Formats: sequence, C-alpha cells, structure tokens
Amino acid sequence: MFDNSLQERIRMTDSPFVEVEGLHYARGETAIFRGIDMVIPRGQVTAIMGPSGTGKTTLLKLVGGQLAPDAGRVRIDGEDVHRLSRKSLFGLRRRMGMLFQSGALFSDLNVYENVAFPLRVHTDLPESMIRDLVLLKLQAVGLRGARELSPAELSGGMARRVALARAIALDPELILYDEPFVGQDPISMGVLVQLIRRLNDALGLTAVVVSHDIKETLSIADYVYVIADGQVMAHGTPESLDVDQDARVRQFVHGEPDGPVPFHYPATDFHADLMDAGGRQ
Ligand SMILES: Nc1ncnc2c1ncn2[C@@H]1O[C@H](COP(=O)(O)OP(=O)(O)OP(=O)(O)O)[C@@H](O)[C@H]1O
Repeated sequence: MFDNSLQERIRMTDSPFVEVEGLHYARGETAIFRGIDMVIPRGQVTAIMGPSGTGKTTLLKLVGGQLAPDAGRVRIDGEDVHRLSRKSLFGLRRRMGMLFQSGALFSDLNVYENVAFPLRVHTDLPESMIRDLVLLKLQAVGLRGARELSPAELSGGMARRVALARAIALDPELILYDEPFVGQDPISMGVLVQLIRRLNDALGLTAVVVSHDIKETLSIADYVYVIADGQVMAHGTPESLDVDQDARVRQFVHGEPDGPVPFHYPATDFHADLMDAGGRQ
C-alpha cells in the first residue's frame, strides 16, 4: 500500500499518469527494489535521483515494460503495464518516448533516417509530412544541419541529441529520459534543459528524468524521488529536498563526498584483496 504522504500526493494530483505500487525486483540473489511506491503526475516533470547502481535505469525499464517486477504493479494511464497483451503493450509504447543510456542509434542509417524511423514504423504519414516532422525535431535539438551525417561521424553528445529527437518523433505523452545531459557541453546542456521543460509546458508531456546532474535536474523538476537501498529514501519538491535535514538526502542533493551513502560497490577488505594475488581477478 502507498504510505500516507503518497496518499496525500495522489489526492493533490487529479490523475497520476504513472503509478508504481509495492514494486519488488531482484537480479539473481541481489534485491534491487524492496517495495517502491511512486506517483508520476500527468503533465509534470518528475526526477528520479539516487546513488550510482541503485536501480534508476532498471526502474525506467520496469515502467516501460522491458522488465517485469517480481511483485507489485506499474500502471500507466490506468493500465497495468505487466498484464497487457503484446499488442496492447506495443500500443502503449507508441505513446511513450524513451531515451536510454544504451539507446544507440542505428549505425547504418543517417541522422535523418534515425529520427524518421519511428514515424515509418508506427505511422502511414506521407513522405512530405515525415520530412517536416523530422526537420522540426532536429531543429529543436540544434542538429538540423547534421541530418546527412552517419552516427559514426557524431560526437557522443550529438548522438544523444539525435536520440532525443528520435524519442520525441511521435510526440509521446510520456517520456522517460535516462541521463539526458551526459556528454553535453554547457551550451547544449542549457538548450536540452530548456527543451525538456518546454516540451512539458507547451505540449503537456509527462516527463521522468533520471540524472546525476543535480543542479540541472532540480531546475526543471516539479517533484523529485530519491531512491537508495531498494526503497524511496525521500520525495518532495526540489525546494523541500534542498532544505531536507536527513543526512543521506543532504549528502546526495548537495553532492557531498562523505556521508552515510557509500561510494564503493560492496567489496571485501581492500588490503586483503591486494595481498591475495594468487592469479585471481
Ligand atoms: N543486465 C543486467 N544483469 C545483471 N545485473 C544488472 C544488469 N543491469 C543492471 N544490473 C545491476 O542492477 C543494479 C542497478 O543497475 P541500474 O543500471 O539500474 O542502476 P542506476 O541507478 O541506473 O545506475 P547509474 O546511476 O550508475 O546509471 C546494479 O547493481 C547493476 O549491477
């Protein structure tokens, strides 16, 4: 069941677009989530933050239906994602844009064709309209002039912007951004931050942003969830998290190196490990 503050949030939000309830998920013996509850309101930007390796990308994949939970539910616009038929899931995905860290571009298609791809797969639009839509999206990410380039000719940051143009090609209702700012120089970073906010304000898009770029993310988020140790550690508006006195929240939101959140992935004693050569890794 949702905790009290989440109940409050549901009341505040007329119609949540995504609801995550009692989500449990393990990879082998490792529990990634031990009961996650979240409400993503329609038309808002919700940020998901937390230490590296805590499961943020995994959570987006559970929301997008690429992974199935061990227990709990994800509902999008009222539909239980993991109980849908393949056909219905495909239909739901058409309404979602996803920008994943590993979301590589198709290497044998140029920039233009990469962005046109979802339009060709999911619609019967005439070529002239496809062209207009592709150029519009490329213009939005500042890469209209790069449309003839192949992915191999792009920098990492440019490739992410093309991937973003592709993710918004179908004007999705929900967009999941996994580290959208990685590899961006300060100018394109600023443009992307504004673009994410503008897509949301102008088109009423519901956005979920996973990012380690705390300042940029907090500047556009309406609401923030901080996850750690398989659970929601804190949630609130950027302003409320900024003044949160919890040591773990402070460490994370203010980027402090020392604090209760460990930097290291769990490991045996370092000294013992160094002494124990024995031909092992
Ligand atoms: N395909 C996989 N097989 C097995 N374990 C995986 C796989 N993908 C991720 N994991 C594990 O699941 C955990 C969560 O990974 P995930 O990528 O969701 O974290 P994250 O919070 O997005 O990390 P980061 O902030 O560093 O991108 C990690 O411990 C990782 O080692």
